[in-house]
Amino acid sequence: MDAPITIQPKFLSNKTELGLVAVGFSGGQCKPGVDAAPMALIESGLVEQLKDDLKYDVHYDGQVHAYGDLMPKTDPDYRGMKNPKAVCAVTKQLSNQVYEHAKKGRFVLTLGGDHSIAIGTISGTAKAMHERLDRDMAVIWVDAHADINTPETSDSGNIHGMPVAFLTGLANDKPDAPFGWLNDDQRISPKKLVYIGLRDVDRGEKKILRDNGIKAFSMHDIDRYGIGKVMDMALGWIGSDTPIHLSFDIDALDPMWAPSTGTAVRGGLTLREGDFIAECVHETGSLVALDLVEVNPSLEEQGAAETVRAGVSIVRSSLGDT
Ligand SMILES: NC(=[NH2+])NCCC[C@H](N)C(=O)O
Ligand SMILES: [Mn+2]
Ligand SMILES: [Mn+2]
Repeated sequence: MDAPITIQPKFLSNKTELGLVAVGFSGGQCKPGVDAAPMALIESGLVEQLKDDLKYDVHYDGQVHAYGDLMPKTDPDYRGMKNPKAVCAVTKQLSNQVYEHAKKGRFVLTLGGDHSIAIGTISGTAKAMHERLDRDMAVIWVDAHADINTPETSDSGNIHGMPVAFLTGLANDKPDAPFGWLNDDQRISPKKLVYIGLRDVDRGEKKILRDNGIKAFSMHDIDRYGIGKVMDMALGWIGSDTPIHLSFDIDALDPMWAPSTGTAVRGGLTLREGDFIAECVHETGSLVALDLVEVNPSLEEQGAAETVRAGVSIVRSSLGDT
């Protein structure tokens, strides 16, 4: 099939340039294995599919970055956070990698890794959108979890449960704020953030969502209105003249389709609903970046291949496959 990409992107330099960043990092949580996801996704043929089926010009350095040289010798807990120095160093570096692609007008695809890496990816695209277009960027966060704990509200201390709090500035209320490298032009507004798929939100997170008027569509909303109406409402909230970064946690899908992930929660999206979300965001022409995170091929012997396949499907749908 030729030229399957029919949507003209509004905020990219053209419709085929794609920067790929593979991030083999698992320090935002405690289970090993999520660092192997980029290789599993690539080995399943993802890059060839992007080039041959979807006709992208893929810019990829051929490496899964593990950032070994950035790993601190010791990394004691800080304000209850686990591995604070490692996550801080990796996300700072990743932010630059993503920014380098985005400032050239490329779509940026980042394969994680756990969800803490979104501190790097979203700050990188937000900075590029501010610079290139003088525009604030919206984020659609598809996840069973809100990942908006501050170090103080988190029960686990895992930073993959906190990225949104740092990206919106909600966790930077203290002078000794971690991720002090984040500048205003790398942050996003809580008003431009939309969640889809929530079903396991901590008590402190619920208060943060309420107090800041953050738009969220839970599984309850999806059951009530259907995914079609939810996407209309989500995209209506963002509007048509705002670049969108889609951050997709594979645990948004029900464990039936994506069992091999660190914090699986039952009652999630079907694979078709996940693909539909990705297709709808692609159709806006406003999508500038995608993260696919939390695939952990080592957790479930049987379910790993299926989870990788689901991840590939979400990426393809976000990039114009129909
Ligand atoms: N990216 C994820 N899978 N996050 C899960 C977070 C779980 C829990 N809310 C925590 O803060 O620890
Ligand atoms: Mn999650
Ligand atoms: Mn997440």
